[in-house]
Amino acid sequence: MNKITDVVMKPLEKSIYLKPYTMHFTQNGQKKTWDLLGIHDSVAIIIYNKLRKVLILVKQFRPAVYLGTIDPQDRQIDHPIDTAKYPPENGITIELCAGIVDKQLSLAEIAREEILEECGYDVPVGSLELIGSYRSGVGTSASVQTAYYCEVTDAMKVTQGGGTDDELIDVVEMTVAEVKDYVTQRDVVNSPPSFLFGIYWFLLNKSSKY
Ligand SMILES: Nc1nc(=O)c2ncn([C@@H]3O[C@H](COP(=O)(O)OP(=O)(O)O[C@H]4O[C@H](CO)[C@@H](O)[C@H](O)[C@H]4O)[C@@H](O)[C@H]3O)c2[nH]1
Ligand SMILES: [Mg+2]
Repeated sequence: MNKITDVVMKPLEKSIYLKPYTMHFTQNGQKKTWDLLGIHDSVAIIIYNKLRKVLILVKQFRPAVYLGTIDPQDRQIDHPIDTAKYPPENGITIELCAGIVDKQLSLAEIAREEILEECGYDVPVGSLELIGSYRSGVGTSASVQTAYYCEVTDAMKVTQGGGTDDELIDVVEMTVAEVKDYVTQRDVVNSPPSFLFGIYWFLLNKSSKY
């Protein structure tokens, strides 16, 4: 997919993607603090190719997932990460097509763009079915994700997908049986809860119809 080398952790200096804060508040008269991150809201799309009966998913290297595979004592600042001990492939996830809300467009328009950029399908915005919105994290980050469902056909496939600019995304197709096996495996599922939510939503609401 892509070869990851020369990994080293540095302190966060300035970011347009995350804003770290400490919230100070008083709860029942007791002063408290909570450390947290402000992050962008996002959209995620369950894409189903109804012609070939496959879910259209994305695979990519996620630095945060990779960090999670590394023992805390081996994550020290400025100490190179031993990629022989910690294979970077363990940071590769399978996810729903998704993207951050960083443009002045409707959520459905942003979802339409992500489907095109990441998966290569050009879909009419009206074909997106709104599923709902939920908190994407509650402990350390504050953002809302809105999920959509979208059916596609091969006629809508206009590019290979793969993301924009520096993104390196592989499009993967899974049958309903394959995705069922994947989400029920005993090993850690290398996917976020939003993916599990979307797949179970699909299995509950859509898969019996095909
Ligand atoms: N975070 C970050 N740090 C950088 O240094 C950094 N440097 C560049 N970028 C750019 O940010 C964009 C992020 O890509 P997307 O818009 O496709 O959003 P996703 O990463 O897919 O995230 C969504 O989907 C996930 C799965 O459901 C959810 O967990 C997230 O909450 C949800 O937002 C890309 O253009 C990437 O090049 C960074 N992004
Ligand atoms: Mg994305």
